[in-house]
Amino acid sequence: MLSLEHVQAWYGRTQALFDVSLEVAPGEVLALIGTNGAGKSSTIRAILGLVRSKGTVVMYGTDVSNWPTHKRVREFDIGVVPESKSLFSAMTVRENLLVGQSRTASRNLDRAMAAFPMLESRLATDVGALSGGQRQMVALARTLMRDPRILLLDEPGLGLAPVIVDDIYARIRDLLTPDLAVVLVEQSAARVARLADQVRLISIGRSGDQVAAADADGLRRLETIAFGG
Ligand SMILES: Nc1ncnc2c1ncn2[C@@H]1O[C@H](COP(=O)(O)OP(=O)(O)OP(=O)(O)O)[C@@H](O)[C@H]1O
Repeated sequence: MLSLEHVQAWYGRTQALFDVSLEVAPGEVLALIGTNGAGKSSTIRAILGLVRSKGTVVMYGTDVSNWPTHKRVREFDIGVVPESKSLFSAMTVRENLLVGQSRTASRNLDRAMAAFPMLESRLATDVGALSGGQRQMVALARTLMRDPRILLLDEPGLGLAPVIVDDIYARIRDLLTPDLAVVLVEQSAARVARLADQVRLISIGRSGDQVAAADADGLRRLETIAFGG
C-alpha cells in the first residue's frame, strides 16, 4: 500500500503541491489526471522524495516522509518510468536490460522477453537505433525485471503514437502482480480507462475527486472539471 496524506511540495519558494492525498493498494493501478502544470509529476517527485515537501508518505505501513530518495527506492523496490537517462544509447538492448541489475533481476530476462516479444529479436541492437516506443519498452522491461513493489509511470506514452501507447498499456496490465502498486500519470482520463482501477484528479496542486476507471460517467465528469466543457 502506498498513501499520501496532505502532501505539500515546493520548488525553491514556489509551492507546487498544496494538499495531495491518495491511496493505492498492491495489485491496483491509480491514474492521476489533470491539465499541464496541475502537479501530477510533482506528486510523483514527492513520492520519491525528490522535492522539498511536507505531509505524510507511507509505503507498506512505514512512514517514509523523512527518508532520502535512495532509501525509499531500495527499501520498497520502486520502479520509475521513464527514468531520465536510464538507457544507454551506445549499448545493446541486452546490455541495457542487464547492466547494474542484481543477479535475481538478471534471471528475469526470459520473462521480460515473454512480456515484450518484439524486443527479443532486438537484443543485439544498440538502443540508439530503436524507435521511441521500443525504447520505452526496454525501460519498462528493465524496471519490471526488478520486481518492483511500487511502480511510478509518468506519462510513459508521451510523444508516442496512440497505437504504441495502447500496446504498452496492455502489457503493463498483463504484467501487474498482486504485490505491485502502480501510480500512472496521464493527461487524459480516456487514455487510462483500460489500465487503471481508480482515477484521481489533480488540480492546481490539490487532489480532487476519485472515481473507478470503469465508471464512464465519473470519468467524463473528471475530464469536465479538469479541462472544462
Ligand atoms: N523544477 C521546477 N522548478 C520550479 N517550478 C516547477 C518545477 N517543476 C514544476 N514546477 C511547477 O510546479 C507546478 C506543477 O508542475 P508539474 O510538473 O507537477 O505539473 P504536471 O501536472 O506534471 O504537468 P504536465 O502535465 O505539464 O507535466 C507547475 O506550476 C510548474 O510550473
